[in-house]
Amino acid sequence: MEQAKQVLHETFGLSSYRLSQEAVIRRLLLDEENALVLYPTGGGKSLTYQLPALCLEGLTLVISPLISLMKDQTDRLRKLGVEADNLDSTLTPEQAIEVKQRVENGTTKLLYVAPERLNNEGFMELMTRVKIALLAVDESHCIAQWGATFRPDYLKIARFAEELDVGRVLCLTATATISDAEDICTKFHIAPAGVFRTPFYRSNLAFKVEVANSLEAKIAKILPLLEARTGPAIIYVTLKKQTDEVADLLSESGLQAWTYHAGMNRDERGNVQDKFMASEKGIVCATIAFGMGIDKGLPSLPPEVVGKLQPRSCDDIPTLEGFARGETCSESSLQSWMREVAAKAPVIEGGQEIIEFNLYRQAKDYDIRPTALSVLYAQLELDYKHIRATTPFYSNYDLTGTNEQNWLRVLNDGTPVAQAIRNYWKLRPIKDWSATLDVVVASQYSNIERSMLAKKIVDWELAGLIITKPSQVRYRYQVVEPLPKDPTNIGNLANLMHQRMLEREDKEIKKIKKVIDFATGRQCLAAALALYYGDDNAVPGGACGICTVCLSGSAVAFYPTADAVPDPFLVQTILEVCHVRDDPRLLARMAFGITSPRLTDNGWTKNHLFGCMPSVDFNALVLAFDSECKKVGYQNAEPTWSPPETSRKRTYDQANSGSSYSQRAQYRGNRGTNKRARGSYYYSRR
Ligand SMILES: Nc1ncnc2c1ncn2[C@@H]1O[C@H](COP(=O)(O)OP(=O)(O)OP(=O)(O)O)[C@@H](O)[C@H]1O
Repeated sequence: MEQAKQVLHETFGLSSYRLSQEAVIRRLLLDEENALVLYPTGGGKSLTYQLPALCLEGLTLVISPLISLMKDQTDRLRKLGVEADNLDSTLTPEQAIEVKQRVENGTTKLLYVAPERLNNEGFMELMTRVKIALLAVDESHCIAQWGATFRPDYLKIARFAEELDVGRVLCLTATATISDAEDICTKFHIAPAGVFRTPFYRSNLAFKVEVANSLEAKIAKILPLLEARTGPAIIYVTLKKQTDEVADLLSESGLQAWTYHAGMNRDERGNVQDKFMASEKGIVCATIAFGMGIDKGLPSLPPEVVGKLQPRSCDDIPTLEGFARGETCSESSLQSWMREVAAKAPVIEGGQEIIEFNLYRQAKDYDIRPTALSVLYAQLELDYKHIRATTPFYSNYDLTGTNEQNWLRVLNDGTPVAQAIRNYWKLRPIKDWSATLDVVVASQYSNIERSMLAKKIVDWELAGLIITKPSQVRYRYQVVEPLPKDPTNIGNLANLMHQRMLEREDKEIKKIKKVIDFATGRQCLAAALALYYGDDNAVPGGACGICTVCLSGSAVAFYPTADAVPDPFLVQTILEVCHVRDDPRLLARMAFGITSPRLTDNGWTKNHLFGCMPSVDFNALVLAFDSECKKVGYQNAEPTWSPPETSRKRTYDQANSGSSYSQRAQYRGNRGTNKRARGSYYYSRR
């Protein structure tokens, strides 16, 4: 701890620890135990792994979800003279090689990677060659919270920590609820003594809740607050497009506001962030993308937090419900997908059985969102242990010579691999010194392994002869335990996975209800919120004295109820426009306004009927469309959509229609449990 103190002063230039930073550092360095740090944004989480990294022998590996955040952190550390690197897709091949060398020879003390990197064989091999003293998992609530932006690879971090026997793990987050925190602690074996949180309650924050019937009404209620503001303000909205809508409405009232969301490019976002940081009374309209990594310091936090509730007939609640339901596909879709996966014949590569898939093709073929598909693959990997993800690869390469002479050198490369590439590439007619190559096709016809072809391309690039642009990523999995082959077991597994999808959806829907309950409850809002985040009895006397409930002495009157019966006319109109009868859930999505690959592909999301019944209970919509589809035996009136080659046998019977929620089938596939005994796919320290 003496050394730690010295590093605190000399490297970080700080005079003392903040919050429980010292206790966290002690737990990692002296107790050698895992820990979870729950500090608010700007609370000083980074120091709790950056400082130990410099005291420990070996590498500190930091898993972080955003490339821009990683880059900020490494830049900041380098300015302090700390050897830090990030390994991500923005690096050139030469830069990546250099980073790997620095990691292997022990120069790098902190390495930042995205969770997807853990699927990369080369990286995993590198990790077996170094000692990982500390694994830091930033934004670790991603392990527990499943949503539209969920990254299934976060689920693989705990397995990684076990297999590589890392010294200690530190999970960090600003937004974990009690149940999220419990989830993280279970996965990483963190004892209660290893959980460090700051008191959630801040007596200077006033929570206000009001009901408004439209966006305009919300703005009207916010305006006086903005006009009277004494510091900067952030207005959070749910959707990207709403940032502009709000900013426009504000400017009509003479207030200038910047917008911020994840759809803007990095420079634009950086620019807004800089302006906001420098401003005294700036206003930002943002999605929750704003705030990650913002370091404006606690004193300048807005002292008032105002929540606006819109009744169900308006946007807010259906939008959130759409987020929760969007990741669930119909069971027939999942069954078809499962049949393709189970039927896939593996190819042998390097002694391993490999199956590969194009997720974007599958998303369209089966009408399952790509994010939902990657969760399904992660479950086949982590829970059912049938497959294990291995390095994804690009099947397409655009090659362009850096100049004529260099292109000639490519053309004159006499090695068999180079000849094979030239035999199967397509020269691009309108562009000089340029060709495009499908490495999968080239490998098939030339009988040369795909990796050899890819390596040759990288060699040319490293020699400066060409620039390459890869595309069409293919996801690859090693077969660990063969997938079921007979239709009953395939069906049971798919059914089980679909049940889990529905359970998760249900959990997300309940969360929305919790938010409404919070905002409309009888309890002091500050106390209720602190309780939700596990900080019991945080507010003295259970009343903050400045929230809506404390001031008015009563709960906010707000009773959002969904319509129980859909409008029969609208149901019929949708059926006329949308000839789908094999998937009632798809029609319900159309009515409610939840996109899916099949709806988007057919242009139905652009139809005015899309989202025409957002105030109707979603399950009532599914039932209404189910009874209509049943009348025609779930047969499509006309071929609006043809199932892919691999799933032509798809049956559109009722059992597969998504209405069989209660048939909880037990999957009885042969699932091995002894992971250590099963071959080379588990990485172990050499
Ligand atoms: N002990 C300390 N004394 C003074 N300043 C500190 C201390 N620890 C951290 N800080 C400063 O607090 C600021 C915020 O720290 P940091 O970026 O680590 O927050 P964070 O909790 O990681 O936030 P985020 O949730 O945004 O990632 C930084 O400027 C950092 O230098």
